[in-house]
Amino acid sequence: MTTPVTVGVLALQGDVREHVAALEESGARAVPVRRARELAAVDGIVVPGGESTTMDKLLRAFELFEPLQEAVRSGLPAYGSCAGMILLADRIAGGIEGQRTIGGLDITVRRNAFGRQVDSFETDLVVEGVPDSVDRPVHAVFIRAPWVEEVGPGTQVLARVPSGEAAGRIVAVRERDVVATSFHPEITGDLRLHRLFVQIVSDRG
Ligand SMILES: NC(=O)CC[C@H](N)C(=O)O
Repeated sequence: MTTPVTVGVLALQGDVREHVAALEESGARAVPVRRARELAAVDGIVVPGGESTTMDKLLRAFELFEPLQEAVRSGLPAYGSCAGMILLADRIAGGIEGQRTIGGLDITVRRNAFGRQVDSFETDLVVEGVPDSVDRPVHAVFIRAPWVEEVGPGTQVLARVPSGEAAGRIVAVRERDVVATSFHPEITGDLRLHRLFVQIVSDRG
């Protein structure tokens, strides 16, 4: 048997436990990351959903901002959901004054793009890289979610909202080994996106 990869979940704020559980079920060893030395020991990192402005502040307070930025720049595979997508974006629209991002994806992300909390919604998506998602779509839950307003030439669009007011909006992207989704697969029990990320991490090994 091959040794499972170790995937860290940034554990400063947000839905950490759900990601840890989904990663473990996807065959990885999942560990919470709060310190630079813990970050140094993982093969990939998940940045969970939560509140990107709070996570930005906590990253600085825990002296993790630069180490995480450096790690992702150096090629550490990363997956961000919702607030995590915001943190992995190179550019942000609708952020608060002084809000910074780790970056890693050549995209502009718009915070709270779909509207307010009450406007949170669910839809079924075809996601590139999830091979059977045409027949068995990914059920996507959006909670005060961002969307991707602009992608660079090297960024692959994995999913768009299929219909309704936000039809065509980009909600999942990949660039090299960095993946981000506007929605929260960690809370639906559908492991396919976590499996995709664990595969990306394993392939690098
Ligand atoms: N569910 C979420 O992660 C919401 C993200 C939040 N609106 C933010 O800007 O960080």
